[in-house]
Amino acid sequence: MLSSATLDVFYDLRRREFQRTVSYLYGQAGSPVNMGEQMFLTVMNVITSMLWGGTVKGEERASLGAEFRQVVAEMTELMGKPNISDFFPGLAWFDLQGIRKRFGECAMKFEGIFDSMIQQRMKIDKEGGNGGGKDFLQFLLKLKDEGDAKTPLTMNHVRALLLDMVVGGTDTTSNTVEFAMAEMMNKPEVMRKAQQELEVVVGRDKKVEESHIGKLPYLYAVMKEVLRLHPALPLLVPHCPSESCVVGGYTIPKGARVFVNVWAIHRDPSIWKSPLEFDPERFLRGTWDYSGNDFSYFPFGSGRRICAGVAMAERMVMFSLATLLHSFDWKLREEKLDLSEKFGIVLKKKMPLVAIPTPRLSHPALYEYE
Ligand code: HEM
Repeated sequence: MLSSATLDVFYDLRRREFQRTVSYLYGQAGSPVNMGEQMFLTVMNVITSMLWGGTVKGEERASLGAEFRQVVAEMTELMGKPNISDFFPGLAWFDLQGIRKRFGECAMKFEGIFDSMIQQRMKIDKEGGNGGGKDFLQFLLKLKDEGDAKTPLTMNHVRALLLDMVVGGTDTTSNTVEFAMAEMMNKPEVMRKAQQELEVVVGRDKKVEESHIGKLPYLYAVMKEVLRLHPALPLLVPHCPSESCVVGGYTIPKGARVFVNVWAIHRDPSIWKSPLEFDPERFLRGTWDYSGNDFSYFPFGSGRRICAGVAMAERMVMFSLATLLHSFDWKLREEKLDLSEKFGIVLKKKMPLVAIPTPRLSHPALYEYE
């Protein structure tokens, strides 16, 4: 469902959302912009329009986006909150911090939004139209109706898949872009090199297209280095063996919750030279990739549960960075840049990156949103 071929079908959608952001930033030229917030909005709009863009439109979509942003933020905050019940399982029933209760409330809100989307899509399909465009929801409902006796897809599966994509794809992608921009602002020579590469490949009289991405090896190395230093899910997602097993000489009992500290592995001095330094060129010299086969570098996890959205994440992070760097020069609002991290299930910047854009393309028309 998130294969390259499917992503190609939805390219126009991503292009439009990014152009909308560029146009907004052009209007903010010379003024401070909260980069994380802008990226979150862009990624959220891309993902929700892929999910049900053909189902809801206009004002309804905008208000739904705002509602979603708030519920996703609450859910990721709750996922990362230390929970006394994890340390004293006997107390779990009391839900002393009210985390389970708040989680339940978020789940209800999501369910309400998804159910109304599903109803609308079913109504459109019944009336014989396609609602003005294809979307994932239409695709999922078709899969559900066609049925597969071995692995049937239920309505609950449809809801869970929608939730996975919204929660799994938004914060991870936008935080990665925010860290990348912050690291490059801290090392202006890296930003200059990335911009020079874009000038050669794209040129100042053109907009960046996704087709340019494969021709930007330096920017690709920047993305890989950011995912090394600031992996969006520093402990991956909790795993749980269905049978007791032995890994590296340690017995992992059935049902145990296992966290893999990829953040620490990515900073291990026995693997990485100057591990705390932001040095994209190490990825031009070395051969690490994030396919999950190399246990010294796996920001998307590994094995059967590897991130389902790797191809989409790659396109969105690369397209965001290329667009931001090619369309604008960036300077900091404050003299000092704070690169510290805030740990949770999702890794965030402790202090938001606030930066000032200056347009750098050759013509104002390149900033227009059609
Ligand atoms: C820079 C961006 C992203 C990073 C760093 C990232 C990283 C990860 C990681 C580490 C996992 C857990 C893998 C494991 O435990 O072995 C995961 C799971 C997942 N990701 Fe991503 N992700 C990103 C973007 C996305 C996007 C854009 C989507 C889809 C729209 C997505 C969908 C998912 C889903 C559905 C899962 C659960 C897979 C499963 O449990 O089978 N992710 N991601």
